[in-house]
Amino acid sequence: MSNLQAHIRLSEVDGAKYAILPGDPRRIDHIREFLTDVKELAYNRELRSISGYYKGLKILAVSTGMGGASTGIAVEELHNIGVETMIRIGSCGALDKRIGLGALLLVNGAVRDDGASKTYIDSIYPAIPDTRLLTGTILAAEKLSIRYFTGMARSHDSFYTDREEEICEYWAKKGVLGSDMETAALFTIGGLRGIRTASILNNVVLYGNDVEAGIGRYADGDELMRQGETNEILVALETIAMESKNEA
Ligand SMILES: O=P(O)(O)O[C@H]1O[C@H](CO)[C@@H](O)[C@H]1O
Ligand SMILES: O=c1cc[nH]c(=O)[nH]1
Repeated sequence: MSNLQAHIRLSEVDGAKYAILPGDPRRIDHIREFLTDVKELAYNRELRSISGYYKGLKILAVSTGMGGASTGIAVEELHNIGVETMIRIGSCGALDKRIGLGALLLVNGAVRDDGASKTYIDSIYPAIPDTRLLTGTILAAEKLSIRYFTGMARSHDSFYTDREEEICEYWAKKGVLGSDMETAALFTIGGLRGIRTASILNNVVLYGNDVEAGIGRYADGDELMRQGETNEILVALETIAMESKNEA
């Protein structure tokens, strides 16, 4: 019996166990440059998928769309078809002045300021990555000589309320390094379902700068942000390659 999934429109993809998860479906075109034998698999709503090989290892790339709700659906359905390891490669806005444009944040925990993760379980449950996979991202970044920060992210649902500046300042003061919308749901669902997760974020907004302007520049192809995107893809792929060797 086929276990074709309702939203991602995939069933077991030849035993692929590893997936990298951008938010934006367009980022799939960038990821495919680093894979061989690429196959376009499905494109339903914001959920676009390809498979390909990196260093001989089969990998899926599946876009999650924006926010915890959409990400939760993608993560659950990928888990249903046997994917055990998922690395988000997203963009974020910095909450710390040290973090430049295109710099990477390897997330070691997320503030659960989203709705989806709270629907699963009370917010005292921690949103944390798999320890070994996070360590893998650090080792991969070092191996590739890519500069990175490790620290917390805050995942949110709102963009245009009247309180965004105040909220960002609050979390910046608590030591959170960046804002995104999906990491908390990924980590929470991963923890509950036994999926190994990590999140790598490419900074597209300097702390204190206009968020919409930064995101607009990213969409227009800003060079530093594009380099950050290349770097996060390479770190994710290399992490998976190293991880599969450890498992062998
Ligand atoms: O670039 P992606 O991965 O979509 O991530 C970030 O960008 C979107 C907002 O611009 C949100 O999805 C946020 O988490
Ligand atoms: O504040 C921000 C900036 C970029 N991306 C986000 O999700 N949030």
